[in-house]
Amino acid sequence: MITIVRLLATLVDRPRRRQLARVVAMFVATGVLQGLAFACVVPVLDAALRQDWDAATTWLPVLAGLFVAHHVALAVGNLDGYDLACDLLDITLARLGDHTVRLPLGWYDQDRTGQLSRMASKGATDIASVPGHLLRPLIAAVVSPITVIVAMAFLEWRLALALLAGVLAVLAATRLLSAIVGRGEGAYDAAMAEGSARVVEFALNQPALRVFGRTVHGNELVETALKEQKRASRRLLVTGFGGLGIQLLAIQALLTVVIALTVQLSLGGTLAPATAIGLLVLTVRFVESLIDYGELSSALRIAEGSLRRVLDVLALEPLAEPVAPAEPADSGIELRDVAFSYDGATQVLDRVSLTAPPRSLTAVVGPSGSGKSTLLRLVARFHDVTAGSVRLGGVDVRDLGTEALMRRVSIVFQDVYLFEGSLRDNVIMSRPDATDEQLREAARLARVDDIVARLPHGWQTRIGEAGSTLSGGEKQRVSIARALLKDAPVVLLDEATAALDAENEAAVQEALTALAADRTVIVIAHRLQTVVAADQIVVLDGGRIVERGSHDDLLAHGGRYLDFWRERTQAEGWRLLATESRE
Ligand SMILES: Nc1ncnc2c1ncn2[C@@H]1O[C@H](COP(=O)(O)OP(=O)(O)OP(=O)(O)O)[C@@H](O)[C@H]1O
Repeated sequence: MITIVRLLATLVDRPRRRQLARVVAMFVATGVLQGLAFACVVPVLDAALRQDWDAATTWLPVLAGLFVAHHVALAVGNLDGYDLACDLLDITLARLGDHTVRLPLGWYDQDRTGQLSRMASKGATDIASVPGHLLRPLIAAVVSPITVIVAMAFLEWRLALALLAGVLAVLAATRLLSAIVGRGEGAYDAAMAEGSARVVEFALNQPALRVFGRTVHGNELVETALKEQKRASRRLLVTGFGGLGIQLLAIQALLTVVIALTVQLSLGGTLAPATAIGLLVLTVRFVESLIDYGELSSALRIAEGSLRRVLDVLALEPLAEPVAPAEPADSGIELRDVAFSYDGATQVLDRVSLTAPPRSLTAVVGPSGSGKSTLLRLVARFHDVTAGSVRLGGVDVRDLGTEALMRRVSIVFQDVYLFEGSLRDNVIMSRPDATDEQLREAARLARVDDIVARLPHGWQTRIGEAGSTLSGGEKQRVSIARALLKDAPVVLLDEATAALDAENEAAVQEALTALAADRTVIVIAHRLQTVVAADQIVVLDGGRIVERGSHDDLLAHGGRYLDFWRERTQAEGWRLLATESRE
């Protein structure tokens, strides 16, 4: 409990930290007052059973005072706690939002998106539940028994000692069980995350799974993940119930020992029967608090897990921003002895040096996994290089600042993301202040005007989740229109590998030619037209540049590029034949 309060304090600002301290103090006061009220029951009962009305009337106002003070402290603490809980919901979301926008873009992948959405929904609610629902009963469950023990020490020290030994044993058992059940909760959480990721993946990849007749295989993955989820939840239930059972058993044993001791003291004449009854009532209330503690500790562990996951994300190092961003001289790109590794062990790029002069077209080719996409991602600073530097207009991208870099770079990758919204919204997002004329011009150059003409409501047509109403080539054209409208001097482009129909192919080619004009373009090239038109071609293999030069030079050289060229011409020849035979 102390741990979660300490962790919460690191999540919030100074005024909220003070509010948290106030809430904890109020709940501690509530627990003490409750414990004292319980303890007062002993002399009241004792006096009542002995029919000593003078003594009873002395104690009754004390009991009433404690009762009122307890409820006032409870109301103040609860109000402050709820207020803090509402703020915590906002604070968790705001801090996650503020921090994740500063994390390297390379940090994001499908699993991260799933984790983030769980943190923002269930995680934030778990965290808010701590001051909202959990702290009060948990603090009461610890503080009021301690108060009872102290009070009882004045009344009957042997019983106080027995209760103290019992409470220490129950707390030790709870700690031990927390560790065991906590492991089960970790496994359950991982299984839940895996299950959700597989279901999302299965839904998103339906078209591919169906085309390749792999829906059964896809189902297997989902089913295995869901089965594991079920197994983990059953294991958690068994350990959870088992743990709670052991705790309850320990508490019952404590109750039995105290009852036996009280009866023995009473029979031995050390304890008046009236006091003995009072002490037993007190013990029962005491035990109830311990049961509450056992039941709530599981919810506390879950909240602590959620809080730790949020704090882990907040502890991730954001991209360092320069204090005084430098101004690039032009739109030339240079990689100087760049080395990069995703995991710190495997070198993905190794001493890559490359100069792309302003307004030139550089085509990057190479086998799958050779590091082409990584190279492009480093230029856009999705990650920082491990060694060497990436420069734009002579300035290291780390000295340029993310916003300034993003203003100068357009990215057209294969997996075009289209938002739920109108076609217009999807194009204009790259430059919200663009005029209608600029929008129409970008659309004309990217051949998006053809799409506008085809759609029932033109620009206002909603294009559905992830652009489901557009074809692959059309989505690429929308993405190119975005880049044209943004009008950034540098374009990073990953050409679509998927074969397009003849009409789309021509339209995409036209759009790309418009985009490349007057801009510095680095393109992962898959089309023959692109490599032929390139000012320089760079061949990557195993993270190193193995060949570079113009198309003619490289063909004459007869190395890797020649292999690439032969492969592509065969593939395109095959596509041409296939197109002809259909006609
Ligand atoms: N986010 C990542 N985390 C860890 N390793 C990665 C990540 N992305 C790529 N890699 C690894 O880095 C290497 C280079 O990958 P990259 O995607 O840059 O190659 P590529 O040439 O673009 O491949 P392809 O043509 O298949 O897209 C591969 O071994 C890949 O497995």
